[in-house]
Amino acid sequence: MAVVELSPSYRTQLKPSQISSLSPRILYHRQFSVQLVPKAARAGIRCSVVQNQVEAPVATPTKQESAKPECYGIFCLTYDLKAEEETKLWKKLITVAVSGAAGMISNHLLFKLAAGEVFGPDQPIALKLLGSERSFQALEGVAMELEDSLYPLLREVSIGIDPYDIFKDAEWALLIGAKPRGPGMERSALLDINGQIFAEQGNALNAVASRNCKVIVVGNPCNTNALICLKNAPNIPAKNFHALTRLDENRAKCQVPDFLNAKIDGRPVIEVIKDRKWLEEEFTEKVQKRGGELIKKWGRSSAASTAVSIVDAIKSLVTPTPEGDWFSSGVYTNGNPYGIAEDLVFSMPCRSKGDGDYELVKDVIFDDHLWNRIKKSEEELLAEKRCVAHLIGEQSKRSAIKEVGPIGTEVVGTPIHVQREPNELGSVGDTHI
Ligand SMILES: NC(=O)c1ccc[n+]([C@@H]2O[C@H](COP(=O)([O-])OP(=O)(O)OC[C@H]3O[C@@H](n4cnc5c(N)ncnc54)[C@H](O)[C@@H]3O)[C@@H](O)[C@H]2O)c1
Ligand SMILES: O=C(O)C[C@H](O)C(=O)O
Repeated sequence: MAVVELSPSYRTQLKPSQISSLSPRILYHRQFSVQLVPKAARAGIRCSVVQNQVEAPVATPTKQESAKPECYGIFCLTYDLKAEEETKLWKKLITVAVSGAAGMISNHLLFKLAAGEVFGPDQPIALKLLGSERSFQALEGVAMELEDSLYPLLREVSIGIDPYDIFKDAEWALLIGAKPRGPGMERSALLDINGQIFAEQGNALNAVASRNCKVIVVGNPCNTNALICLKNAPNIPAKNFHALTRLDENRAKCQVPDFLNAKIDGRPVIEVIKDRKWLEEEFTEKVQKRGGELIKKWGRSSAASTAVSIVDAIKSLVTPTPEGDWFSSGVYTNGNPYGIAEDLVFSMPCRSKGDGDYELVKDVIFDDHLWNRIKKSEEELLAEKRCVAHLIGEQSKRSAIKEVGPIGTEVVGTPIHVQREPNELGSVGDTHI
């Protein structure tokens, strides 16, 4: 016999159709001969499940229950999986917050997260989904689809529109929720619209997320949004913030990898592909313009391949990087070996031991051509930074000027208010930089 406990508030919403909808999930666990025992702390309503039937619940509400934020639908049922050898080997539950959870990218990503494709087949996961007021119904739809997918590793789902609720204790925060650009727009044009979101969410992470939360900013322009976010979250190490630049690495690899450093059959690419003009001009431009080209075709920005690149970006941090390899991530430039301006979020070659942290790879080679392009990106990001001075300056808790000493002890920098020049941005324009 399997025993599950339902929370009181779930019971009050319980309709016959919902009761029957419990069966598949319960059955699923039974298939694995898992003894379903109520999660100890959630003493609420107890019901017995015999041969696929749910008996009438009996309420035993507790104080503790009423203090807990409610999770979504069937995810109110949480089980201790005691009997199954396989599940005994599962790791401790991790909490992953995703903003923009009702959007296009999330629609691909969430199902990969829940399936164990990102954190592994032994990693149970709690998903906390942040939407906007406008997208709340759609968010409920997403949660329903997650229910219907019967992912065994997906232990909890909560939905909401308040980042202070949703980011609570998050160990990973995937910040996707932001406006995408439309045809003909530059990413930097989104800064006015999206920048504020990342200041608010940085504040919320600072207040309630795990102190070692890893944050991946996807919403564009992702580098500067990540900078805004980290400046507003001084209680979380700046090193934990990433801007998703992995999509461009993947796009480059699907054309040809970094042609100065990569090898084909053990030989440097430039020895194999002699057409230097193609490498320098067409290849780079192809990667650079790929996002815009896709928007023209689809009428919306890339979603599935972005979700894949988020998966890759996380996996690169939670699995050891193979010998001699590296991955790209937009990280905080604090003592970088390449002479890029400090206090930016800039894409860097990184390696990880698989512990969620990374170190910079110091010996990647550049030629003049690449160096000039890197410098252009740096100029663009410096210009973007000036435009968001009001979001990272006086009001921010992490100083733009002094980034030394223990976290939380920095001196707050003098605010700089710079008017945005109409043509200041967009010289290189299109790549995640
Ligand atoms: N870095 C990259 O490689 C990359 C690639 C593709 C897209 N993007 C960017 O990702 C962002 C999202 O793209 P999408 O295609 O999923 O867009 P989308 O419009 O489909 O979804 C965005 C969702 O975010 C929600 N949202 C808006 N403001 C929010 C807030 N403050 N809190 C929580 N949710 C909020 C919206 O309601 C919407 O549901 C865009 O800014 C896009 O430019 C980045
Ligand atoms: O190009 C965009 O605006 C979306 C995304 O950054 C992409 O590169 O596809």
